[in-house]
Amino acid sequence: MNVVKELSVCGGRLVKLSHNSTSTKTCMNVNVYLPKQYYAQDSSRSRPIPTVVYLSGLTCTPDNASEKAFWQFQADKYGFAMVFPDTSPRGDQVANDPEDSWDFGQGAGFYLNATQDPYAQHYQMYDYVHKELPQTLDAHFNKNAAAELDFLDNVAITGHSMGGYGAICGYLKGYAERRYKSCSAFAPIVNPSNVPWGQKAFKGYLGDERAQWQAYDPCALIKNVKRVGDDKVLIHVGDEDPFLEKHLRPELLLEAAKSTSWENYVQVKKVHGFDHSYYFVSTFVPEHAEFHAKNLGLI
Ligand SMILES: N[C@@H](CCC(=O)N[C@@H](CS)C(=O)NCC(=O)O)C(=O)O
Repeated sequence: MNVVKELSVCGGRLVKLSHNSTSTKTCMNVNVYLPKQYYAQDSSRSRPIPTVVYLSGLTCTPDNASEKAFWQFQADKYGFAMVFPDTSPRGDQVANDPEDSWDFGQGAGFYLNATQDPYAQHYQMYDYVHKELPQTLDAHFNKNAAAELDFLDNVAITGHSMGGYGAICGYLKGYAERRYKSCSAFAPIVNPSNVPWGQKAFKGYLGDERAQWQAYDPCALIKNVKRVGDDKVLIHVGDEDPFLEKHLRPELLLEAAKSTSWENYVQVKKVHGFDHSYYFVSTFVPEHAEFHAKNLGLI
């Protein structure tokens, strides 16, 4: 991994990294925020610092949320690190949307492993985000015998829009092995198989056969994953979000959860007057941070 830049933010540091990914076969950018606790030389710390992974939405790079979501204040408050991955592979060699739109191709990888040409070669974002990146960050930051940052075990996941979808999908797919301790989402696409953004992506990356889509659709996954303990999924969405009715449709996840172990454990908070932007995301980041801090054992 190469450190491209390091900046002071709040009480900690934002580290901008790049590395050659074996999953996407491209150079990937990722931002990591190390909270003030990381620099405190606190010998009383009994466990490594946990991580919250934030998956961004369509058109984003790691910088959008790093600059506009204000997670850093919350990371310092509770003592977790943040990981902001990119939304797709990038570069001249990476196939893009034939329609040249912003909802597919570069900036719109949908956090899945593509099976269709010409996308399969580089669009392997599921493996990248959930498997390769945590291992790579662990190897980079935890060179010493005692790991100080936990990228592998005590980890939460969240995201916005396409990234909210990616977070719920990764949480449910990894649920049996407790891959993530906690999951939340801001304005997520919950049922990609049945909305235009998702259908375009799934068709392009996974092909026409709808049976293949089920493996990545939260509304299908939730029916086959048995919830344990107090686990809940926290979702916020604005009632003035222009994508609400056509692409997000959070009520479909509530319907899918009915009569399963998740019924009443998926909480959708529809908030009045908010749109889809980072004004909305940043307003509810503190509530999501507290939710994850509890589930990560920080409070
Ligand atoms: N036309 C908009 C639509 C895409 C959009 O709203 N993307 C959301 C995620 S789905 C976003 O986070 N945009 C970047 C930003 O607000 O910084 C754009 O190009 O940004």
